[in-house]
Amino acid sequence: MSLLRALQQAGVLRTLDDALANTLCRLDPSTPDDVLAAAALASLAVAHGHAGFDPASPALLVDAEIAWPQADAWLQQLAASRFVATPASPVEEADAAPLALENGLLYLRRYREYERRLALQLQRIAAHPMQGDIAAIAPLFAALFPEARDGDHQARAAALSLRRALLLVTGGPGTGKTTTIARLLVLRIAQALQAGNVPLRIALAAPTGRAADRMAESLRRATAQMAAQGIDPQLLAALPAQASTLHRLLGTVPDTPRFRHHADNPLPFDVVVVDEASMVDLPLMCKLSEAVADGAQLVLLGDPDQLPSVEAGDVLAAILAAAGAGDALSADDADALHPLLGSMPFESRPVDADADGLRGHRVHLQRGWRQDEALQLAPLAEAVRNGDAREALALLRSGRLANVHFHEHADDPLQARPDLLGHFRTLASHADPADALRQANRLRLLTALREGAQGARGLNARIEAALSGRRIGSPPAWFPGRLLLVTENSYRHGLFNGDVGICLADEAGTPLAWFPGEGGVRAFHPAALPAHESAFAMTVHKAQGSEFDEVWLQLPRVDSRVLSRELVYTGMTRARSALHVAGSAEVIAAALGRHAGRVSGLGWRLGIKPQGL
Ligand SMILES: Nc1ncnc2c1ncn2[C@@H]1O[C@H](COP(=O)(O)OP(=O)(O)OP(=O)(O)O)[C@@H](O)[C@H]1O
Repeated sequence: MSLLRALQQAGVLRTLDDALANTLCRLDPSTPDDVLAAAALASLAVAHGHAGFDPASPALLVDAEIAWPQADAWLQQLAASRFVATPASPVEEADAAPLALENGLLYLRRYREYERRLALQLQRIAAHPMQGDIAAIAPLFAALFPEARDGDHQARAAALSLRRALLLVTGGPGTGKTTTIARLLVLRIAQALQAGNVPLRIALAAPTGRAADRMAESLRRATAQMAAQGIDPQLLAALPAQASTLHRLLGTVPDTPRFRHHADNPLPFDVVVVDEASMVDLPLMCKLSEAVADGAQLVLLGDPDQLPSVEAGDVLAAILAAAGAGDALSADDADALHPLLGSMPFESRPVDADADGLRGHRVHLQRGWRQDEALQLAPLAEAVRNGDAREALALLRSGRLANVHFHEHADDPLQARPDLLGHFRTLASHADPADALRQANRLRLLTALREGAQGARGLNARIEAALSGRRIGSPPAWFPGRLLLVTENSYRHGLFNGDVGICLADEAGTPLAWFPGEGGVRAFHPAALPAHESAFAMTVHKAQGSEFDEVWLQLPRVDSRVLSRELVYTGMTRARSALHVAGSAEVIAAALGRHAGRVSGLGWRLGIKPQGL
């Protein structure tokens, strides 16, 4: 049986993947079947979050018994096809063919181009030398970071921001990423003031509205702390008070995937800080980096252990792979930052120049600062991150982590936790939609999967039926208290995939859907909303960038290849004050044994220094 036929029979291809193979076959009926199948797989790969398809490891993409071609022969066939461009160098634009083969990966041409452009843009930003008198701000630095000379990684990140136009600040929840950014920005503001420059223009952004709100909230808290510490109010006043979504920052153009800001109309900011960078996919990161003005600074914040973006990319992981563990400091930087950090206060490995990838651009924060909190998550999160199922299960079963609860055999959260329905029911009783949305964030049901008995879709259907009194399967109604999750980007509405709103009647009794907006809530007629579904239960993927006081993390009864340690880690770390984990030991162990890695050529590209930069 032909490979394409086998894939079709196994039911792994989507209509779109099939259509690509069919089109190529129609254009040239002599195209070998293995090339057609690879084209369909390159298309499928993007849908699974990979940048391209790796013919040497097809099982990464397809979980079915398939007789795969021998990799070398397959690659040769692909290279010989008129539909496959083989770019001569990583910086050159690929010829106009639907596919591109490079470094062993088969890409849809468009995704290869996103990768190529992104790598060049990051290198462009990184190559810009930072100016400014470092010694002059040493007193302010010492006030902001009293432990700078004792190996404080936050201090190091802030110091490095005075030297590196591309800066990566990584760390788990509560390691002080936002606190560090607030202080780092104060330093940069002070430096600009001392140099007599015009005030620094700073943009804060995150991939979702919720993440942007959280970022602004944390920044305001950090600003208040600095005010209490006696930091100059003039400097604090120059800090931004708001953060926006990346889409809003770049300026959506209604009904198109294009943005108002791009290379020819760059963002009018000197510093662009992006939180939750692990959620940013390849096309968006490419467009963002192209829009960063020449000489501007780009700071990416993220937790490298979280799930990669839902859409194609795993961009942060690739950038971090090129940056190394975050403990390297170039000799030049160590020298220049000596007035602030003292002499090599870390177990630093010096980097020569930045000949090797992005080493020297990253600082990884390790120390957790949320000690006084009710939820004792850190040891469990660490065991999950390390894939140590035995330790994770021992901790879960021991019951000794404050506010961590294990429901080992519960596979129906609505039965195991009857007050879940009660919580959802009360949402309808709020007169103020903002209150209702706040209340909704107190408790959320998170699932690993979308489908199946423990999946978000089925659980939502049951919750909708229980709350609305309608039968399961009847068309959804916008009953008061229904939580809505937007599932597509609508530039026209200013609503984006992952935004959560609530249905409540207005004063005249008209049912409306309310979503958070800058400085208040925004109302939409429910029938005019972009694609959406209920949000009582949400997949962990969709909950990225959000936090809830209490999380019920429901794992499926049987293992699935979608489960990974990153998924469990991301789900658990959405909880602020209480976490409930429901699932069997077998499923947890299987999940922790798996990585949610993605196929990408970005790390390879970033490791290569292009000519002329
Ligand atoms: N150096 C520090 N000294 C004292 N408290 C700190 C320090 N750094 C952070 N904190 C406190 O730790 C908490 C978490 O900090 P912050 O919000 O900056 O972390 P984060 O890494 O941005 O978290 P998230 O994962 O939620 O984005 C805050 O209450 C903050 O005030």
